[in-house]
Amino acid sequence: MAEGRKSLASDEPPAAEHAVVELQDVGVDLKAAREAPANRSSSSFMPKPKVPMHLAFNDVCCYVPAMFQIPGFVSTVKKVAEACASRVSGKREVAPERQILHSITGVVNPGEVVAIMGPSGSGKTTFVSLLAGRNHARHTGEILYNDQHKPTDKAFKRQLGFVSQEDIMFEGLTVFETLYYTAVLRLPRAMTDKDKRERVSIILEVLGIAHVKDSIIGGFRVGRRGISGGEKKRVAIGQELLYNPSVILLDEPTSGLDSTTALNLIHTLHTLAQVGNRTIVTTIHQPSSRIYQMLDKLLLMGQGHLLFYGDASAATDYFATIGYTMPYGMNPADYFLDVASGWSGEPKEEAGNLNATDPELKALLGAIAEKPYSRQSSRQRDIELASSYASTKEVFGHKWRSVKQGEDGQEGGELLGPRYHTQVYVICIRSLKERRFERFSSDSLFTVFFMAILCGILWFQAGVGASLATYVGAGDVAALLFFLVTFLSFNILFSSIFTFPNEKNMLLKEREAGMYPISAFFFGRTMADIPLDTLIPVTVTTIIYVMTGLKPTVEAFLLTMMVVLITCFTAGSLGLLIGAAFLNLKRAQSVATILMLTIMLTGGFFVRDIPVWLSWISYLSYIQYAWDALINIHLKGRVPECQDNACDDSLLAQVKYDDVGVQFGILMLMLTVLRFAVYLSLRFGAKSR
Ligand SMILES: Nc1ncnc2c1ncn2[C@@H]1O[C@H](COP(=O)(O)OP(=O)(O)OP(=O)(O)O)[C@@H](O)[C@H]1O
Repeated sequence: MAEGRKSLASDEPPAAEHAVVELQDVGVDLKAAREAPANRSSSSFMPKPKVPMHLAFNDVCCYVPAMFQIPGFVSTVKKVAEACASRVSGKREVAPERQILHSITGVVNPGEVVAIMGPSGSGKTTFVSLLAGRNHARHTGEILYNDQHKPTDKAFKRQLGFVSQEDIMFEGLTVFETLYYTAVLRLPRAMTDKDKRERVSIILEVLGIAHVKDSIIGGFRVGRRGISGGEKKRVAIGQELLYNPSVILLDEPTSGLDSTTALNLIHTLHTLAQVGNRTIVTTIHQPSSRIYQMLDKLLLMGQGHLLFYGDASAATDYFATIGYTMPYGMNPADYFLDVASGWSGEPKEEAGNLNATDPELKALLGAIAEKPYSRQSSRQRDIELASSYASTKEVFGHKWRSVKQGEDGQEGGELLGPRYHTQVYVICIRSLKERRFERFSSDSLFTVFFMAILCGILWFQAGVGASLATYVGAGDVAALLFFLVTFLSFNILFSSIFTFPNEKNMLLKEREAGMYPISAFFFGRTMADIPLDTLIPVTVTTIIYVMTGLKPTVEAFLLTMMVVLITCFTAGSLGLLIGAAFLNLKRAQSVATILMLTIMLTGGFFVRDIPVWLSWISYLSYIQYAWDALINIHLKGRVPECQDNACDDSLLAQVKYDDVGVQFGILMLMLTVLRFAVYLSLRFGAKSR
């Protein structure tokens, strides 16, 4: 079978397409690569990882809370109360837990592709994310790379390539942009921009996605179809390959792909493992027989139990020896999934939902315990390889330390990430590009310009001097000014609340990979907001200003613009804060609606006599200050003088401050406080899953 596997792998047609030719260094001549002989015609050149990684996991068990923990304030208070009660009573209550992984043990050598297989819910994702240090559930046992590095070690974790099940990418970027920005944020600062671009081009070639490099990723949020699912998966793998990791861990890379695309993908992984001596572990749902033959090792799981771990080619024979003989002609992967699911060939109501008390699983575990897989050949190889890695362990250890601590000036310097200002700049540019579809979509542009024109028609020339001669006319202009700040600021508030919940997964993924500090993300996003939150308000205000005939002086126009912009930035910050604080779109939307209506109602236009005990809320309403400032700019000294308290009831009587500077100052203060609060929410709220 092993022979068969080899020949099949070497005969594969995609080999020519996705072949990987290793080079010792980064500086690779891409042109030469493209002009290589026919059998390497479209082959690409990848640098080889410097340090091969040997992975050993021993007796790994994992536990999760047995009961669903309702997130939110009430359950947090309940938890704190219970903790206090148990502290007072001296009895430590342990929350009930469910064990989802049971003693998983094995070794993976460089150059091997290990497939984790098992029915749905058997623990594949949990296990692979533990190997990647991305799962924070309580677990016991040991996971070690090169006998010394734990995946939970922050600095080491960043060296592990991890491709999650869901494709976490910016939908509005092109394939090239996606890879290029990752390259700039992740590759050493010592590499030139040309080298980084070249590496992206190499990866595009290696993964066979060069032809879609200028297509956008696409998706629901940007309302555009982009590249296919298989191509997305390749981009996700490409993002990890960029920094040339020795270990690549993948969670269901083939799910949703047709069998040929899946085969191509596994073939690429196989080549990457063999040629680059990389260690590759992937979960896989239902591989075809051709894919199965390409796997080096199989780790079969059933309800968190290890059912088999060893050479994939030896699994059929092993199961036959313990009484599970595969029917002739069947795909071994299908058969092993049936065995792990407790499917005996007869329809069974709960097949696939085995638990350790099921007689089928008990019988299978009993048979395995009685006659464990000896792994003669592979165990021998594992031992040999393990000892060879042990002998080089010190070298790797030294290398790693020097990289980490920068002891070795040159190497440490080479591996330092991009400078802080580069991180901020790249995050800013990436955000601008990502949001170009969202903020300037035809739908949102139509909405704001339609409203601007409608507003101009309804209040047409209402601001000219003659219209202000009466209290009614002045009241109309006051209403127009209130509408102007309310409409523009709420428009921005509502689009800003989506920012962080939408980018939460990306932020968590990139933070786990240690690509930048949270402050770089915050400043990059803030800078990106400035042009995006400026262009539409400035245009809309100009249209309304001209159509409604507001005060025709340059000073009044510029002051109006400043008030509108500060108000929009304040509203945008409030939206970002709500989004960052909740990182959950539905909850953020509910909170934003409540806050928006409260701000509007207490803004001074709708309700003039707010109950005393609630009047403090009006001081928090940024609309109030913006409206007061605009009334001061446009109406002060232009409306008839009040005589005998005749205008006590008018809107103008509500203006609190006569000095526009004070209102500006308060708005600036609110903006600064809100921005700082956004930073704190991200800093302490955007924690790992
Ligand atoms: N954080 C968690 N809290 C509660 N239960 C969890 C948690 N993580 C995993 N589980 C449970 O552990 C079991 C294994 O889940 P896991 O996602 O690892 O399975 P899987 O084999 O990857 O499934 P699939 O193939 O459907 O993705 C499931 O029963 C799941 O509900």
